[in-house]
Amino acid sequence: MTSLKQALKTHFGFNNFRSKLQEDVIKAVLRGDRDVFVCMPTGAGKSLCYQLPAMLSEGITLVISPLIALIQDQVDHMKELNIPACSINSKLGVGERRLILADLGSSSPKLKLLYITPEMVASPSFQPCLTDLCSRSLLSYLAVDEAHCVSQWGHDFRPDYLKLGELRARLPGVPCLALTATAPKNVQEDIVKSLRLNSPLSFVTPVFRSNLHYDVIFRDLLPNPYVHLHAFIKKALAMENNSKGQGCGIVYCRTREGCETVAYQLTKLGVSAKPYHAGLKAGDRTEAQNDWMQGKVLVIVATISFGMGVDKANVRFVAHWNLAKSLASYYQESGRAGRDGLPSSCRTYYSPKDKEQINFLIRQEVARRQEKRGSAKESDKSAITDFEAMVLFCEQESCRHASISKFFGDKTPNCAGACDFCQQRAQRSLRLPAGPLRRGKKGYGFERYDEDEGGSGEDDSAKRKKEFSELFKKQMKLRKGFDGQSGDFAPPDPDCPLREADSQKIPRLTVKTREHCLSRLQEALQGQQGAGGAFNGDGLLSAVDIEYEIFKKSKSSNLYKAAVLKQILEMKAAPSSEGENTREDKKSREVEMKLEDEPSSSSFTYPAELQGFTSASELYSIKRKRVGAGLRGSSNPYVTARELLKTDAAPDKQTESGGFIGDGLRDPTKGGRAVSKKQQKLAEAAKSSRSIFQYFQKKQPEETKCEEEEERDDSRAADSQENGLQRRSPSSPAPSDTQETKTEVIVITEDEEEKTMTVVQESSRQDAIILTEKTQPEQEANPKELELDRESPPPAKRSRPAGGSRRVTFNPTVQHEVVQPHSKAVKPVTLKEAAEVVVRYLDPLYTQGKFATKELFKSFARYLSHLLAENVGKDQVKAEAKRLIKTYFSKVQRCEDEADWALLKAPHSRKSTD
Ligand SMILES: Nc1ncnc2c1ncn2[C@@H]1O[C@H](COP(=O)(O)OP(=O)(O)OP(=O)(O)O)[C@@H](O)[C@H]1O
Ligand SMILES: [Zn+2]
Repeated sequence: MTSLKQALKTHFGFNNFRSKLQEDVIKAVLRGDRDVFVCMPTGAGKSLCYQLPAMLSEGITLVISPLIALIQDQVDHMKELNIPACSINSKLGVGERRLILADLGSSSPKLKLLYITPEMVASPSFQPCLTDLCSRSLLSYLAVDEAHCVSQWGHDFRPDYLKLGELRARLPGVPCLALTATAPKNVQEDIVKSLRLNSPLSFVTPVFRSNLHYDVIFRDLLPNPYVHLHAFIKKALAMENNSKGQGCGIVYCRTREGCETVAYQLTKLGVSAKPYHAGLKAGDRTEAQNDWMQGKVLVIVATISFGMGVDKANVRFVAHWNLAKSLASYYQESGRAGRDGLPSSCRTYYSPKDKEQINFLIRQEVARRQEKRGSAKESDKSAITDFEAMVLFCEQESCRHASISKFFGDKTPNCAGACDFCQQRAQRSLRLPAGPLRRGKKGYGFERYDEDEGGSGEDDSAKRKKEFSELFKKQMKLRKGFDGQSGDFAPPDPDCPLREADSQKIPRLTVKTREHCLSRLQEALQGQQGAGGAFNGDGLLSAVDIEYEIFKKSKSSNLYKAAVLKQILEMKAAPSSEGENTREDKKSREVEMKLEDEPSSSSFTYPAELQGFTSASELYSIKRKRVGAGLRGSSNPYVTARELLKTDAAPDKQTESGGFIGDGLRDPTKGGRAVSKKQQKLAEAAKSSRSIFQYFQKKQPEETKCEEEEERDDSRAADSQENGLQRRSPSSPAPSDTQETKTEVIVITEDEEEKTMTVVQESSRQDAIILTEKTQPEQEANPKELELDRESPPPAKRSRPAGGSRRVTFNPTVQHEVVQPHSKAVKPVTLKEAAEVVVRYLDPLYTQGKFATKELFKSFARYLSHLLAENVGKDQVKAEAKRLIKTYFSKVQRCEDEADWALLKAPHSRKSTD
């Protein structure tokens, strides 16, 4: 055994290096004559690249790491190995700090590894120590972990990392090692430049990990997304047939509420799951993490604040319930699966709604940054392009691994069926049962792929066939039942209502999927008819026609699904007859017309750029396209249901400017003439002088930041009471009583000119949309998020009154409640209305100090608003709010704890007080 291997064994207990590359890096670091840059996939064993050299060198290795939590994990791990390591950070006690400084000041310090955040290393208090160590030549290496944080092109830029360049300059004789898992070419260059690395030796491995199976599921098309997720988890953890299963998993959600709901639903379905997010008390979070680490809980449902530095080998799956904000972050997050090299699954539940929301938030953040800076920067665009790459990853019909590799500048890897696309392709060509996950050749999945360009999934060697393991065959069979994406073509039943039901024109589109889409279309149609909509005749027949039209026009399964989804959205947004329109309904259409400043077509369609199916590459040119004289824009590949059906609805009227305004969009008073956006905004502002949204609208811009960032900087978390309960898009008007909400979206066009658009969107759960907690905006990225957090998919009926059955989650300690739908006799109160009342009453109490914390005030208000919206009618809401608040504060001096909320009894139900 070489002495290096000996040391590896002695200090770390490993018999071998994890890879040749790991060994090479360590040797290069040990030589000490060059700076070293390492870009290796997550879990490839980068830490050892500085830990082992640290142990073998004189002096101390200074390790820069972005988060205290991350540092803590590493230090604990080192201590377990009896390696002298510690950290100086703001959370350190005075005594501990003194001990560390004493050791560092001694003639021969015992410490080998000193972990520190970039903030601390730049802080004045640390400078004397640093200067002292330098002057005595006691620093052996400078290691910069998560080095991509230094790049403004990167997905996780931290300004404090920029200061590391200066630090590097102060330590000329100390070799620097920069490590990252996620750095496309431009980020790599930026790292080298910013850290002032001196012609470093670069060790860059391809990002491809053959043991990870990637797939994407269109969440909106699922009959029950939670059941689908549950089935996926059972499969991934090999828990079918009631077996105990193995391993564990992570579900990433964008919002805290999302975490709560998904965890709750999974637990209800029989898989133990716990939420993890910054809204939980530190103790609860630690407990959740520990339970998960120890296998007491199988699934952790977390915001992105979870996972950095979590080194758990047997993570069998990572599911993204919401879209990640960039492909780089997605790679990193999903890369937490399969660190032991065993087959693991990475799934994204894609929803165009997510795309729309995140896109909006990213652009908002970019605009905010530019405003703050007073100028635009090239790197601003990277957030947008990285997100585009994420969207493309989901939408494009191509190898998922290839998408990732391309993004990071690698060659196309040999996926060999380790993604849904290649798997299905392989199945078709090989006529093999699905099930491609394979173990990496050397067991870890980090090996170099075959240097076979373009060889994604076409490897037909007999050996490869064998690698289609039994386990996954079984799993895929199970999956067939859910997403209908795999398996050989199953012929239609004799009574199948589909036209050309047995056609296999669209690859991988199953009869089952088509039937499901048909039923969704049918529901949407029925909803319209129920609301006196423009669709006559037999719903099934019409739906069959619509489905068939889409089927005929679609070239791929994804496009087919996308077109169906779009059709459904359109049908839900399409105007119902005048008689059915409420005042607000009409008003919102007027608003839409006015804001569009352009004639609309006969029924509402999203501007293509706000659709879920705009290809990412189109995003840069998202100027509104003019709709031609009476025809739908040629840019729109889809037709509306009305066009498809050629109903006898009254012909649309042409506007002065040549476009068409449909019935529902026609402004009866102004003949459809558009007013300016500005006027509209002014009118809105005047209308809502004491609107609850004033509480929501401040401090909007930081929405796309990650939770950790917030945790590092407490001052920012202490936002004012005003931005407490929820934030909406800056100008998004309050939802009306009808089922349409409008989202105004600022779109930055190529020439950086901002355009405002209004999207009218069906939202039968608008009540669930309103009260999203916005204290830490980056997770609660968009209030509409809560739409996802419903018990079951919404019925596609327009006529359903707002405020129907739903479950609202706040905190795991608070009882979930399923409330019956409102009785029809009573005019329901929307959540927004309830919240307005509640905040008005609670405001003075908050000022009087009746709430221990602002958080409590906000969650109390949220809770009470939901309670009211669920239980009382419009005419009772004020009285009930007053009564409940009064009763509560007669029992409680001051709101100190959410547990006290039990005292908030459900309000008098509408029926009983009628
Ligand atoms: N030579 C080795 N043999 C066996 N296990 C190893 C070896 N080197 C590292 N490991 C283990 O591999 C796991 C991943 O290592 P590490 O945390 O350093 O990965 P990483 O590349 O830093 O990942 P990330 O990018 O997520 O931080 C750890 O559990 C580590 O102990
Ligand atoms: Zn593939």
